[in-house]
Amino acid sequence: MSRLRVGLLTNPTAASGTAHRVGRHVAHLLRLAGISVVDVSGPTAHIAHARAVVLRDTLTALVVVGGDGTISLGADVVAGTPVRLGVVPAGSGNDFARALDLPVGAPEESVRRILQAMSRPVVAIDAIEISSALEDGPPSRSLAVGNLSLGFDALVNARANRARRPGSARYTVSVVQELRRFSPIPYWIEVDGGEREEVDASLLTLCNTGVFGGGMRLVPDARVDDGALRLVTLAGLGRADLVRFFPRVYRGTHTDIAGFDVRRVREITVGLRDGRSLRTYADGDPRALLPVTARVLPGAVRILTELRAPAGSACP
Ligand SMILES: Nc1ncnc2c1ncn2[C@@H]1O[C@H](COP(=O)(O)OP(=O)(O)OP(=O)(O)O)[C@@H](O)[C@H]1O
Repeated sequence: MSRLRVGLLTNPTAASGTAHRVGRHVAHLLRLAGISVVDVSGPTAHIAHARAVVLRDTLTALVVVGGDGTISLGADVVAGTPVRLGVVPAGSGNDFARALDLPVGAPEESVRRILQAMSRPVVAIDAIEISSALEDGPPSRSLAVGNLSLGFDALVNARANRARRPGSARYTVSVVQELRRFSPIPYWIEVDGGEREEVDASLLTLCNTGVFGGGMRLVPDARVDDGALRLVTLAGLGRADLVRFFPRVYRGTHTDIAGFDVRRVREITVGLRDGRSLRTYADGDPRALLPVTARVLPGAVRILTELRAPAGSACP
């Protein structure tokens, strides 16, 4: 019988450089289990991605060690292929891990579950494909498995990435700082090929997992395997209401706030009506400038974990 062959992609910079050590440990654990491990990590994300793509057809699975950005990098490598994606969360925020109930800070348990899932039926999750909608701009396309931030949360993400504080604290502090100068953003949106709509929103986020910012559960009932995304709009709130809104998102008690709206969508195109330039963020990293088109890729990523059952499906 041929040995299973796994590509290992560690982001040495994740969680302020501590993921490097976790990656070495994971390689050791996989080899102990009789797996042939080929390290595709590199000095930059671009090089690691290219190495993984070159070897992709020879792999049974790609295991990524890092945070949300590294997971989306790995997802981009395997999307639409039979290669399965294993995740060892070793980032700062680990929102994807929170959303899928993956063990955090426990590489032995992560590897144990990955190996277990390899002998179980395929589990596939949806992904978000993001592309620039600028007609005369350079083509840009990227993939995310978490969420696409299109406004306030993108500004917060940019600020948090510049901050030195660790973990979710830097996101919370960035929310407060960004709120000081924030006013609602005038968007146009086209949803699933429909008419163009005008929306002035304090928050516009396209969610697959619905978890971001180090544990905010923006869409508590989001599913990653339902072939659809959730478009969250928050409109009509003043600055003081917004200050109260974000702590409630951590507690998950925000969904009944007037002005909070969640729509099930497959594809959106979003732009700004005031001509300013705004960079979107997905899975913690900068993506295309608005306007962008984002669509669901149903079941694009075969993930090495079990998913919780849909609400209401439990046996009585
Ligand atoms: N050598 C590298 N290999 C892979 N990714 C790299 C590398 N160097 C820099 N990066 C970049 O680091 C970014 C951030 O890493 P990642 O999201 O995994 O960690 P984090 O920011 O600590 O965690 P989280 O997103 O969960 O808060 C990645 O999206 C990737 O673009």
